Amino acid sequence: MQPPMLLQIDRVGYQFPRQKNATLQEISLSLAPGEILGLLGASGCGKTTLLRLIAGFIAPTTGSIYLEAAVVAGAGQWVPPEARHLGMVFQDYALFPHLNVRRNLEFGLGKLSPPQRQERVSQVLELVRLQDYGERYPHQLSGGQQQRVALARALAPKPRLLLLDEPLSNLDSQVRQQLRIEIRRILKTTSTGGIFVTHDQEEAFAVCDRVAVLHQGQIEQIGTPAELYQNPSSRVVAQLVTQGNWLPAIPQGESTWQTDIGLIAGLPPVPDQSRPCELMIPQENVTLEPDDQGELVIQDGQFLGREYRYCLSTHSGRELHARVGQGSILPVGTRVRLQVKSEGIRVFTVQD
Ligand SMILES: Nc1ncnc2c1ncn2[C@@H]1O[C@H](COP(=O)(O)OP(=O)(O)OP(=O)(O)O)[C@@H](O)[C@H]1O
Repeated sequence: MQPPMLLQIDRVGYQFPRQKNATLQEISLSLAPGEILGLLGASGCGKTTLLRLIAGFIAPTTGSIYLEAAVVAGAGQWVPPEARHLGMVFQDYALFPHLNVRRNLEFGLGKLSPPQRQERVSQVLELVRLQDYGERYPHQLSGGQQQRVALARALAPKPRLLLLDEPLSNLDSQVRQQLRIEIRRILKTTSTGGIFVTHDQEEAFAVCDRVAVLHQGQIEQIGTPAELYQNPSSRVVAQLVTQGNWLPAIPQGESTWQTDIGLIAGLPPVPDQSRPCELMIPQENVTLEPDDQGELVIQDGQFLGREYRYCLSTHSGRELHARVGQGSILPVGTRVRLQVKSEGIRVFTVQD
């Protein structure tokens, strides 16, 4: 028999008291045991509210929430947060400043005997690679180390599901990149399910098995990172996950479009051509050839490690970005000719 879903959310809605509109509407999703789900969306779309509903800090206005097939909220039932066996990690670490690392970790382990507690603390310290830091106090640790302690503390009581609310937002970019890999490794090695809230698409894709894109309190699309990237179902999703170039386009027959950068052929036809359309062109679809007769000029270039990102400006003054993997670096001011690969370009009507 299949194990039950770790988490099931069934048509959940939430309305803050005295607010005119619901903050969340008709949210349905499920999480398999050990799965990591991202909640991705712009500020104010309802990510934290959804996490707080799962944690049990607030109760849904409509719909139900199940953990391992048992209802914890809705349908006349209510299980308080402390009885849900979930762990939480916040943006601001929330460690006790007057307790050293070991004592911070012991905090949620009151049910264990002192030797068991010590053993569990050593295990989680090893898990987050802080074996040698047990005696330090939070102020003696870097931000990244403090967040590792917060992670260890949340994992120490062996929760079935870990809720992470923008856990990397306070860290600088290099530490963020390291820690997001660590978070995934730790959740996977302990077979702990995770819900990871972020507004950073790259972070969501790096950490999560599937990602739910939230927009104005509803799920726009839910899928694996590859599904979202290759097949965004709406303009909102495409804008959030693809970092593509958006160009107004006029149809020229079935599958060819006139744009600021010339004709682009070989695209899927759009059912309703009477509405204004835009093409979403992934940055990696644009390649540049230096050409003295070229009509576009490189305005700026950023070296991103394995690739180079060029910024150009079209005739009508729109910015266009091209990510180029290899080859010689083109200086700012170089005239170029563009080549655009049609595969992966999507057509959206402007109202989508
Ligand atoms: N206590 C509250 N009372 C009334 N409205 C609230 C309250 N808390 C949040 N909201 C509103 O609910 C909406 C969703 O907020 P929420 O914090 O869930 O968004 P979020 O996606 O997590 O945003 P962010 O990325 O900025 O943290 C917002 O419009 C917010 O203003």
